[in-house]
Amino acid sequence: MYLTAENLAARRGEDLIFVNVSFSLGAGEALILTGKNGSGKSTLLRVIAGLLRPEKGSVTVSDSVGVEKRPAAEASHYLGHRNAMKTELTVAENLDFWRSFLGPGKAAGLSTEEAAEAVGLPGITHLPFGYLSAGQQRRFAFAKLLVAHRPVWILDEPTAALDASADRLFADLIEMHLREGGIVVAATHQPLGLKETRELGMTGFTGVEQGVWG
Ligand SMILES: Nc1ncnc2c1ncn2[C@@H]1O[C@H](COP(=O)(O)OP(=O)(O)OP(=O)(O)O)[C@@H](O)[C@H]1O
Repeated sequence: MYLTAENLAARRGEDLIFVNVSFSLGAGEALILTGKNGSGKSTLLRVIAGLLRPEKGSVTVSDSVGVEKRPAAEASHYLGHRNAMKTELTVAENLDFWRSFLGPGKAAGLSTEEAAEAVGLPGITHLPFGYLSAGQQRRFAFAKLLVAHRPVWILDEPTAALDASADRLFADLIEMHLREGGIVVAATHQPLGLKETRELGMTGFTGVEQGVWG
């Protein structure tokens, strides 16, 4: 599996936030986006996830180099700043929704209880999502990635609102995904503690003005 971005450019409002962003990641590789607030990390992740149309360029996945390419969004999980869970539904109902929305016909993911155990919160999936603490909610938002298998994980500040043990747990789950041939693109201010990663420093639209990207 390859994730390939070619000459991506994206605009927010009037401004070009980045231009000429290209990279290629193979199975087991992780790319970490760094840069100050507003430098375009979330914008790039949303473009990769298919949630924002690029101004230019493309981002695709393929099984090997030169074979048929598909939009990256079809092979991707996206964990954004928000948890994307309905507060009035139970954790199990939320995860069932995501399993059927993201997973039909693809390789199976974990059961709801297995996923809850993997994020360190067994036995409480019958509770409404809105009853949980901020950290518990974030852990279950991460569990969405486990109930349906998708090879590309796009993570925007995945460890926001987490304690140190959850930081370690998320890093372990990400490492496991990479060992199994997955691909990760993540924006983070806190180091995720991953062993081998590549880094892309975002500069925001001043970078475009100054020709850093071009
Ligand atoms: N919906 C929008 N409309 C107009 N401008 C936007 C919109 N969303 C973001 N921007 C602008 O785009 C730029 C990049 O924002 P982005 O959220 O990608 O940055 P970031 O690097 O992820 O920041 P942070 O570290 O604060 O999460 C910022 O200048 C921001 O103000």
